[in-house]
Amino acid sequence: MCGIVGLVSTSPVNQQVYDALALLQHRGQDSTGIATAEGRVLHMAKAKGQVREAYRTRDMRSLLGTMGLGHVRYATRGSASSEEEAQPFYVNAPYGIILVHNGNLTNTRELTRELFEIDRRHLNTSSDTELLVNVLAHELQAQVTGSDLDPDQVFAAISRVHERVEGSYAAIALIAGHGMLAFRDPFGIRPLVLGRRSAGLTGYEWVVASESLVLEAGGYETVREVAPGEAVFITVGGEMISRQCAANPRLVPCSFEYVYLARPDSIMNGISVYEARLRLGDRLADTIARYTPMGDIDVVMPIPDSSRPAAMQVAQKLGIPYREGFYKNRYVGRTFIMPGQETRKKSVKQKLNAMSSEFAGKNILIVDDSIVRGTTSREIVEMARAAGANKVTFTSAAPPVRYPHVYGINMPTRRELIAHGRKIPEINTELGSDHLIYQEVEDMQAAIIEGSDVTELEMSCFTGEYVTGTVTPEYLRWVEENQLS
Ligand SMILES: O=P(O)(O)OC[C@H]1O[C@H](OP(=O)(O)OP(=O)(O)O)[C@H](O)[C@@H]1O
Ligand SMILES: NC(=O)CC[C@H](N)C(=O)O
Ligand SMILES: [Mg+2]
Repeated sequence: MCGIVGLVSTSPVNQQVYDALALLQHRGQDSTGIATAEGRVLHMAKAKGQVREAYRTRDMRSLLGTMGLGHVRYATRGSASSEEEAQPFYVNAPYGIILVHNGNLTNTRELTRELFEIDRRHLNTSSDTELLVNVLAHELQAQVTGSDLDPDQVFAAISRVHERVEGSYAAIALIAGHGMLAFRDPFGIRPLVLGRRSAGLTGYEWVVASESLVLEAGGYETVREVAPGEAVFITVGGEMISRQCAANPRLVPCSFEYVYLARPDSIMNGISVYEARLRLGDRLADTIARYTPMGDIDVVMPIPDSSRPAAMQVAQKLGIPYREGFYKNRYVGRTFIMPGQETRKKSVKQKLNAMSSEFAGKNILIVDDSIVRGTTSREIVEMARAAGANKVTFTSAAPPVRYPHVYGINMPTRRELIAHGRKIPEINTELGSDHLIYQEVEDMQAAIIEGSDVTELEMSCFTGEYVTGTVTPEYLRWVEENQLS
């Protein structure tokens, strides 16, 4: 996952894009980039690291214009440390297009071949986003006839993008001198929400972003989600035109957004992330009650930050005291989205510390939102024991992650996943806990979609069922052999 934002405004957008990216930081910490359009001129600044350290005053001063976009990257293809692969990606024809992307393409081998052999396009990195912007540019070039750009031509190009590209993509592009284009893959796997605020007599200022909290913070009203397969084109003058461009759109949003990725104060596809996490806690409590004699547990504890709402609900429903026994160092970022296992492992220790007073002689029920590689949970069990815990029951508000995630979350190899090919008692032994309880898949799905219009969720990392056709066993093997560097 990455965080993306795009703005069409009536005043300079540089600071607004920066502020939005700071709010989306939890979606990617590898690198960041901002681009703006000042008439036909495009400006761009990108750098490694987090938003607050990446930009200098001179970068911000150079980002002129009233239309802009931004990106925070959590790499899933190519290299996490490459500055060339930081987004946005730029192509100079037609018009000058600059694009940001959240997601992961699954037919990159075919696209690379086609772009090189048929479309005669140069690719300079191994980023899938570079493929996406080149397919878009090629298809737009095939539509345009003069210097004017008709929205019909843009929508026809997006229809072709949907035909050629497989995988997940929520994307925003600036087309120099013309407008901003936002589009989402035909399954709407990754999120994208549209908002606006009044610009007085001149109409509206527009925003598209990965998460609704960006809209709220900027004083925008939510118009709606960009629909799966839909493209939204906003002209430089602030006119919004949209069209469904996919043959068979079907909303299947990523379940992992609700489990871990998104901020709890966002509303995604009409579902409050916070409330979904509370419901995950409710259902988990029912499962725990089925397996554990309640007299056995003294306290319920979250692993900060993401599991807090679920843990609170588990405690309340089971009628057991809720305690925060792990103190979190607020200056360490999210561990799971850091690149490299060594860094992740070291960061868990730097991030969390167990307070002995909360553990000594007690039977602890620990709640995490998910167990993926087991990096966090292994360390946590060890810390709890070292702090004097008597019995450690470990619980996860998500089911076992047994299969690779190929739609924008970096968990591409089976052998990395602690639950792959292991039964729950074996995972329990691996973690060193006394007892291990997971959410059931059906309960996770029901907890997330309850009360919403969403009927399906992308849950491949829990079920091994992939919505896009290209994810074959051969593809998964190839991904394992060609991991992110
Ligand atoms: O099994 P693992 O591979 O360790 O991954 C799962 C853990 O990683 C995430 O925490 P993270 O520290 O990234 O972020 P958080 O502060 O939002 O919980 C998640 O909340 C789990 O705690
Ligand atoms: N997590 C993402 O959305 C990553 C976007 C893109 N695949 C990249 O690696 O840069
Ligand atoms: Mg966590």
